Amino acid sequence: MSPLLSVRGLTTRYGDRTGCEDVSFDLHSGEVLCVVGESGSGKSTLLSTIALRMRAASGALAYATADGETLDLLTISEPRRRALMRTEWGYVEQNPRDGLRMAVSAGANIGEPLMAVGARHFGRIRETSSSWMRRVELDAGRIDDLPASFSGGMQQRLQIARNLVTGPRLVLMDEPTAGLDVSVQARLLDLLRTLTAQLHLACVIVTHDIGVARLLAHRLMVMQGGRVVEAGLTDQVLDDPQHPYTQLLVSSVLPA
Ligand SMILES: Nc1ncnc2c1ncn2[C@@H]1O[C@H](COP(=O)(O)OP(=O)(O)OP(=O)(O)O)[C@@H](O)[C@H]1O
Repeated sequence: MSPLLSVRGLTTRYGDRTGCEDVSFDLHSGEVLCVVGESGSGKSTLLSTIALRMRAASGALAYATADGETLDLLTISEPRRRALMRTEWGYVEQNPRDGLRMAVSAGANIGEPLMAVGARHFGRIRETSSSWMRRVELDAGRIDDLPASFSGGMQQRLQIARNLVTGPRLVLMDEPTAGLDVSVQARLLDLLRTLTAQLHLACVIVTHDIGVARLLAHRLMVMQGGRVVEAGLTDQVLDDPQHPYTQLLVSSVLPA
């Protein structure tokens, strides 16, 4: 089976500083990959480069579309990039305020992406918004409330619904549970695990939290200093880490 996303030798710089260096991996449909590492290891730079928010200095990035076309992402036009983001890709920001439109209601936040791909029937859009609110365990009775009246965990659920309502095939997430209380985090992780499995989503999730990776990821990629130092199946990497840096990461959070 050919990969959905293929990353080869991806390198991104900030002037003469390295953001990420020579990163390669394949991501298949339905696969959840967590990128872990300490602050400054290059996780966010990698995610931003894949999302085409930052320009790669070198490397290759290919995506297999739902129509069976292979896109060279580093050379696609801006309209094509925007169309891809609207239809086949999602991006969940660490801070839900960056991924939501705070000036419109919860229902509109979920309905807008549907309208952007051509939905016009107001009643059906509202119905879909309600059903997505329930699906992410929000009270659909609050469909007309503004996001600011929701808690941080609820806003993150809303952002997830806004991203998933159009049925993307690939979702990129930047620390989706960071900054939330531990109990809220646990429920959100549970929800993400259920949704990624039910929707057969391919995800790249950036996290500094090995616990998040253990719960969500099929595969792990460990970064240090902009480079991938270890990669493999989650259980394999966490139960038998080979690289000293991974050993340090694992031993600092898991009892020996
Ligand atoms: N805007 C920037 N200008 C210059 N250097 C940057 C910039 N953003 C990141 N870097 C550098 O790039 C490297 C990778 O940073 P990056 O933010 O991708 O790491 P990270 O693992 O995502 O960290 P964090 O979890 O803190 O976001 C670091 O050395 C960082 O100092």
